[in-house]
Amino acid sequence: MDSKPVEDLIEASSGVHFSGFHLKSTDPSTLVVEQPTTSATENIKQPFVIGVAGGAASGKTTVCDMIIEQLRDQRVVLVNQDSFYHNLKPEELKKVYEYNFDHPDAFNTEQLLSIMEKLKHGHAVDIPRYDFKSYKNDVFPARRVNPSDVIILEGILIFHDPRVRDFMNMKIFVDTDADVRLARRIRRDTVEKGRDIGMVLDQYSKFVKPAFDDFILPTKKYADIIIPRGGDNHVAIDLIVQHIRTKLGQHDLCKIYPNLYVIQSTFQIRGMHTLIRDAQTTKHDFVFYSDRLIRLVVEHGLGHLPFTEKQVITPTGSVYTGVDFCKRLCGVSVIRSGESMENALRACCKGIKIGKILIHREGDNGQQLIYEKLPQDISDRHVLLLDPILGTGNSAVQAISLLIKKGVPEGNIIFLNLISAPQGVHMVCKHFPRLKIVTSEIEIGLNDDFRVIPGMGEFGDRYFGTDDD
Ligand SMILES: Nc1ncnc2c1ncn2[C@@H]1O[C@H](COP(=O)(O)OP(=O)(O)O)[C@@H](O)[C@H]1O
Ligand SMILES: Nc1ccn([C@@H]2O[C@H](COP(=O)(O)O)[C@@H](O)[C@H]2O)c(=O)n1
Ligand SMILES: [Mg+2]
Repeated sequence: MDSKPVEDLIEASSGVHFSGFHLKSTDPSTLVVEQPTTSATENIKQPFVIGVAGGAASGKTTVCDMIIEQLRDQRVVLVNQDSFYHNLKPEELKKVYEYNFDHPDAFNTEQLLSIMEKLKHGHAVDIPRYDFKSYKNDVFPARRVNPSDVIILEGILIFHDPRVRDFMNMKIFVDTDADVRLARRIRRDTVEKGRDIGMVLDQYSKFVKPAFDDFILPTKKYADIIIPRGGDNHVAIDLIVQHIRTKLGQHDLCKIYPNLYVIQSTFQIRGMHTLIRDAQTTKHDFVFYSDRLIRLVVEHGLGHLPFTEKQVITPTGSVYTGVDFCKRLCGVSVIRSGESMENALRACCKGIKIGKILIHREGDNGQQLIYEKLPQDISDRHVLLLDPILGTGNSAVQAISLLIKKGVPEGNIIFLNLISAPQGVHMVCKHFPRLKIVTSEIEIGLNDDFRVIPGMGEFGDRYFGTDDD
C-alpha cells in the first residue's frame, strides 16, 4: 500500500471524480474495463423496439395493429419480416410449390439488419413491399419509413437470428392453437391470395407445420411475453401498451438497462437540481438542496429492498396487512463525496451500519484501493453503495468488485447516486447486470477531462466547504 498518510489520499480522492484512468483490473482477478466509448454526441434517441413472433396466421399482424392503434400519439412504425423474402429465381418460380417459405433461409436477414441499424441511428429507410402473388419484392415501390419512437418487428422467424433479437427491447410471442392457425390460413390463402385449397394443405404439411416445430416454436423461449389467443386478448394488449408508454417516458438508458432507475422528475426535483448545479449557489444552499435530493434517492433506493408481509392491529381493532422492512442491510460510502449521503441513510434507517471505501483515483494508474472498513457480516446484507456522482464508472466498478469479493451477491447491491453520466451507467450496468443503480438525473456525458457535464463541479469540495480559495 502507498505510504502517504490517509488524510492526503482522502484529499486527493475528493478531487476529480472522473479521472479517466484505464482500469485494467479492479479486483486483482480478471476484470478488464475498457475506456468509455460513448460520447455526448452519440446521444441519439433510441427507439423502443418490439419483436412479435408466432406461427403463420397466429394473429401477429392483428396484435401489432391493435398496439399501434392504442399508441396513436406516438410515432410507431411496423416492419414485417415478409418484406425481406428473397426474390425467387426463374427456376424457383417454375417449381414454387417446392419452395420453403417457412425456412430461415427464405429471408434476406442481412438486409433486415442493415435497415434496423439505420432506423436505430435515426435515418429514414426504404423497405421493400413483398407481393405474395408474384413472389417478388420489387413489383411495388418501396415504402419510405422515417425514424420513430417505437419500431415493431413482426414475423414468423423474427426471433430466429440472435443479431435481430439483440435490437429488441421487448419480445412478444403470439401463441395460437395449430388448428386455429390452419383454419385461418386456409381462408386467407384461398380468399385473399387466390390459392387452390389442395395446394394450401400440401404446403402446410410439407413446409409450414415442420418449420413451425423446428424453427418457430423453439424461439418461444426468447419471448418476454406470450399472448394466448392473439388479438382476442385485450388485457394482454392493454398491459403491453401501458408498459411501452412507461418505457417511452423514461430516459433512453432505462430502455437498455432494466437495472437502471431514474427517479420520476418533478418541477421540485428540477428546481433543486437547478440550484445545486448553479456555480453561484452558496455552500449553505448547496448542502441544503443536495441533502433534499439525496434523501429522495435514498428513499427510492430503499424501495428496491425485499420485504416480507406483516399484519398489525390498528387502534380501531382492524387488521392492516402491510410489509416489514428488510433488516439485513448496510451502507457503504465511497470516501469522500459518498459520506455526504450517510446522514440521509441514517435518517431513514435507524442505527444502520455504514462501511467505507477509499479509492485513489490519481497516480499509480488510479487503481489503488487505499482503505476499506466494512461490516464483517457484509455478505449477509443488502448493501446501499453511496456515491453522489457516477462519472466514468471506474471507481464504481472497483468499489462494487470489492463488495462482490467480500461475498456480497451482485443482486444485493443498490448503487445510489445523484447524477450519472451515460458512460458510467454503461460500464456499471454491463459489468453488473444484477445490481441496481438508482439516480436522480442522467447527464449529457463526460468532457475531455472525464468530468461530468453539465455536472455540478467537485461535489465533495462544494459539500464539505473545501473549495474556498
Ligand atoms: N382473434 C381473431 N379472430 C378471428 N380472426 C382472426 C383473429 N386474429 C386474426 N384473425 C384473422 O386471421 C388471419 C391471420 O391473422 P394475422 O393477424 O394476419 O396473422 P399473422 O400475421 O400471424 O399471420 C387474418 O385473416 C385475420 O383477419
Ligand atoms: N410467397 C409466400 C411467402 C410466404 N408465404 C407464407 O406466409 C407465411 C408467413 O406470413 P404470416 O403473415 O403468416 O406471418 C408463411 O407461413 C409462409 O408459408 C407464402 O405462402 N407465400
Ligand atoms: Mg402477418
